[in-house]
Amino acid sequence: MPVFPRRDDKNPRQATRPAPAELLLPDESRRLDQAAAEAGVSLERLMAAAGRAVARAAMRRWRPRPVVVLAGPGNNGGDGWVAARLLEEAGWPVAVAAFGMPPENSVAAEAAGRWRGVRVPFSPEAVGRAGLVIDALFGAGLSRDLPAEAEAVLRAIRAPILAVDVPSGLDGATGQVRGFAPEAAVTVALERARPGHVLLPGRDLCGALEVVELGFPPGLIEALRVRCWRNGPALWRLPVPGAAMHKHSRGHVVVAAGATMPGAARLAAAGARRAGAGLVTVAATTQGAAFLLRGVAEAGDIIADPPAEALVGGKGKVWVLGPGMVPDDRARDLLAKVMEAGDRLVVDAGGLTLCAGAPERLRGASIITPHGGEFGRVFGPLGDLAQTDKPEAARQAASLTGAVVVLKGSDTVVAAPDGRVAINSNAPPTLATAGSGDVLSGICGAMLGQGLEPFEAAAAAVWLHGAAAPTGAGVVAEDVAAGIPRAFAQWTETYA
Ligand SMILES: NC(=O)C1=CN([C@@H]2O[C@H](COP(=O)(O)OP(=O)(O)OC[C@H]3O[C@@H](n4cnc5c(N)ncnc54)[C@H](OP(=O)(O)O)[C@@H]3O)[C@@H](O)[C@H]2O)[C@@H](O)CC1
Ligand SMILES: [K+]
Repeated sequence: MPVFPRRDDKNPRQATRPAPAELLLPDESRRLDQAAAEAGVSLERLMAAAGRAVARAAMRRWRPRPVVVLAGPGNNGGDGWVAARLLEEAGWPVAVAAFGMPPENSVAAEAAGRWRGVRVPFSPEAVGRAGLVIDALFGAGLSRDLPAEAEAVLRAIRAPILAVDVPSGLDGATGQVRGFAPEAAVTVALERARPGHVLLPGRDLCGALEVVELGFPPGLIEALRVRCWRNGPALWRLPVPGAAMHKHSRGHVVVAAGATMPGAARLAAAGARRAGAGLVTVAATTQGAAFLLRGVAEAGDIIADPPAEALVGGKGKVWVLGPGMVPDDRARDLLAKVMEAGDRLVVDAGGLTLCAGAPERLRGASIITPHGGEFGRVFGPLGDLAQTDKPEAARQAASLTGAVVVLKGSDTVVAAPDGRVAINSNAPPTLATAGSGDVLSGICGAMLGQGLEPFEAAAAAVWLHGAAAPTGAGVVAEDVAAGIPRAFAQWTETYA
């Protein structure tokens, strides 16, 4: 059995272990407001807290300067009216440009009613001379594209932007832009971040993200039973070798590979070994492949000549099927046999090609690791959905196949068949290099082999992969594999 670091509440270093970073969907946010109201915490109080947090963020980051607050017709605008008043009370020159007024008797209307300062027409000229613009037009739950008039004003801004909740136009659920959204210097997220703050292109538009607590009563967030998180060490624990362990207790990863791209198999094997697999076998699926695989193997890899089928079954076995694998009949048979035997299985690259347009063939896999193109080829229409709502597409694919889906990209989404989703954000751009995905599938195999359940294995692997990648020029996939021990060390030092 793997040994996990023991949680010791008396150990002060444990204090650095973060709480799971829930990402709230607009609907959950609405339920939260309702629950708060039922618990006696009024929207007025929450809005006051939100406006105060925005004003404080401005004062912390900038010296007093002419501020224009763009206030929309809803509660996002309400936060803006509150922030305007507090900044003015602090001596800042503030003007408000309102895009429509909140409905009469609403909490936002009350906030607007307390504004006694300068008002300017909502126009591109209004923002021309601002030293800071507070964007309080629309929040994360925007229901349709940004109106053209709002777009024209946002496009005219030359000053830094402090966005309330989200840069207006950004869809908080998906990270997509509805028509247009400006690029903020700072975004103040309320109580919890949203998926759209972490998914691309949203993440790139938010600037520095500040998540501020508004004072919701304890227990309300937990009661929402949120199913989406920012990927990080709060969601899983990495296996670390204990003194009593030997190689056979750390999983046996078999990478099935063909002759055309032996380097891919080698990288998957390196990822698996560096991530702690006790034993790695690279099994050739075609005649002659073993010869080539030997040529690229590292000293610790075991090379098996065909038939790879002979390795199917057995305790602790995990297959990585795909990197460097030729998607021929033989590979198809192997996939079916592995499934039948009930071995744990990571499917990538050539393995996914075998399932193009036939996602049902993946039923029985533990983890699949498609990039956007492979995802579209396997899941057809879900590929289009992935363009606009990556978490939802991955979630549906997971439910269809019963496998954990790792939908790769700079904002890799990990989705489980039970609806859990982790959105990753630690991947440096250097990971966009040939072979980097092969290393990831190997790490996934190693995590499964060491006893993590598939969702945790996949999320931990994706994080480790990101943490292992060096930054700067000249990085190749081999460097990512070589960086895995350093990523483990970073995790152990900070979170174990
Ligand atoms: N829970 C929290 O964390 C707290 C959240 N708080 C704040 O509440 C904000 C969410 O408030 P919200 O629901 O009122 O949404 P928001 O975006 O301000 O306005 C919606 C209005 O805009 C309108 N509208 C929409 N699209 C449009 C378009 N294209 N063109 C024109 N109009 C459009 C829409 O019209 P409708 O679609 O109904 O016709 C509706 O009238 C959130 O961002 C945060 O800042 C805090 O105050 C307290 C605690
Ligand atoms: K906004």
